Amino acid sequence: MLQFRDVCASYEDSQILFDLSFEVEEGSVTTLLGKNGMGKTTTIRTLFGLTDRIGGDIYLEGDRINGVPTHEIAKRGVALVPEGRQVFPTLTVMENLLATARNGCDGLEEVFDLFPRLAERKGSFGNLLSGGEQQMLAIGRALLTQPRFLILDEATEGLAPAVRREIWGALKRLKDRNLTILVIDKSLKPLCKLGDRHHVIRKGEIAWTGPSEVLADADSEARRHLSL
Ligand SMILES: Nc1ncnc2c1ncn2[C@@H]1O[C@H](COP(=O)(O)OP(=O)(O)OP(=O)(O)O)[C@@H](O)[C@H]1O
Repeated sequence: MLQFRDVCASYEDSQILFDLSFEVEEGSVTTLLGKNGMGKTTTIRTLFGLTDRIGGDIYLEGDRINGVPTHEIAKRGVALVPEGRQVFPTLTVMENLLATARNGCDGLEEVFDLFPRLAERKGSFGNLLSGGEQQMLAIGRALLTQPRFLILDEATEGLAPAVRREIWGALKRLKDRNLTILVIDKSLKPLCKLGDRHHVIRKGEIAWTGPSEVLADADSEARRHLSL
């Protein structure tokens, strides 16, 4: 689905990604891990053309997408649930959902089935929702674009354990429907259960790549890079 090959990226004079290479296989759940400030969000921004790529290539379903504008990447079926949720505060849940929907109400029942709480609160304004409800709404909005590839940046950060479990459960159901998913998160336990392949970023480079069985081992090299 996605391939980064030796990608370098910078914010003005400051280079953040250094020859970063990794892949996301179609139908898999892949994770990007790493301590704060290591370049995970920058990697996603570079995919969407929001940070300057100064070297290397990015491929989406085999097509090189260097320089392809953000809206075109979205049109090709890549949906992002950004860090910080970014729901519209003065729109209702329903209006928030329909604001990004690709085909009107198509997929709405699926979103409500995944997150029944959103159906209960469909008339509530974005700014009156709890953090967990906002996160569900952000995921719901992304799903209504009918993506083939869903990317979540810190989707469970700051949420209560029960809400986190609900979000992990929803992602598992989406995985079972064969959606390709890339997750940035710090919750190793659920990631080991859900993820197929994991990449640890350290100072803008891939420091470790491996499967869940190895990441789950507290003595693994991956854990040393994460200092957990
Ligand atoms: N707009 C920007 N201008 C300049 N430097 C930036 C900008 N955004 C991020 N950086 C720097 O780029 C580096 C990587 O940041 P990035 O947000 O990609 O890290 P991250 O791994 O996603 O971390 P976090 O878990 O804290 O979100 C950091 O050193 C950060 O200070």
